Amino acid sequence: MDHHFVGIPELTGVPRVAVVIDVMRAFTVAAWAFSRGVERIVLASTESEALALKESHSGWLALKDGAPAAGFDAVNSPGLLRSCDFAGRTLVQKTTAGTVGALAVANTPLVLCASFVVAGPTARFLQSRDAGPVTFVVTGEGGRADEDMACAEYIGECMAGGDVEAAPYLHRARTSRAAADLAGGLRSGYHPDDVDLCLEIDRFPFAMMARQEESLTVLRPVAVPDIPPRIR
Ligand SMILES: O=C(O)[C@H](CS(=O)(=O)O)OP(=O)(O)O
Ligand SMILES: [Mg+2]
Repeated sequence: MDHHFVGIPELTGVPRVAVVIDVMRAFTVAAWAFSRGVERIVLASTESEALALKESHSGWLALKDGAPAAGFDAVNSPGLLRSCDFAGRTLVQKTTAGTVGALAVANTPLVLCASFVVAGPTARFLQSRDAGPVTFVVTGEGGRADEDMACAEYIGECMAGGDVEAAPYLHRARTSRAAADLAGGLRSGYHPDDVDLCLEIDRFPFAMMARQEESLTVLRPVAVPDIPPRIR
């Protein structure tokens, strides 16, 4: 299938189907947030917008990447998030790459946000919709982040059907610059398990869809239908 792989700066027009990839760490964190009970994630374009949204909605939480900061309830780390109880909460998320990429394609009719922890379900969801060629938004390093490119290529291969070996794709992600920076303590808001948690293939059974709800871009988990064996 003739998928497109583009960085955020290369986006032009409105794709038909977009899958926004951020392995380290925004969309690994988003999946963990849903697993910890978050009902929906509102994607914010700036930290001040994230705080304003939180402050104007009772019970909402805010998360940003980088170091912990006043007003924010969490940072962009799966290792730090996994013990939180966010049952029923709305979480506003702002990060450097992932949320920026999703907002850049917010007008696309079908937008999924993905990472390795939801890769298989993401591919199956697209198969179930007979989605056709996908625009993969590779959010890291201006479109060159190998952890994001590897995940995008893996999802694309899975969409084609058959058994796809995840190991070579995960190896690329494990040896990426982002993984080295995380493991080397160069990124703030970090837990030592973050790289491993970002490489847990299909840790969660859902895909994540971003939609416009009133004036907000909202990410929610979506169930993945069973795929009939003939198109697996
Ligand atoms: O928190 C992350 O891993 C990054 C920010 S940085 O590259 O560490 O500064 O954000 P993301 O949008 O999840 O790539
Ligand atoms: Mg990233």
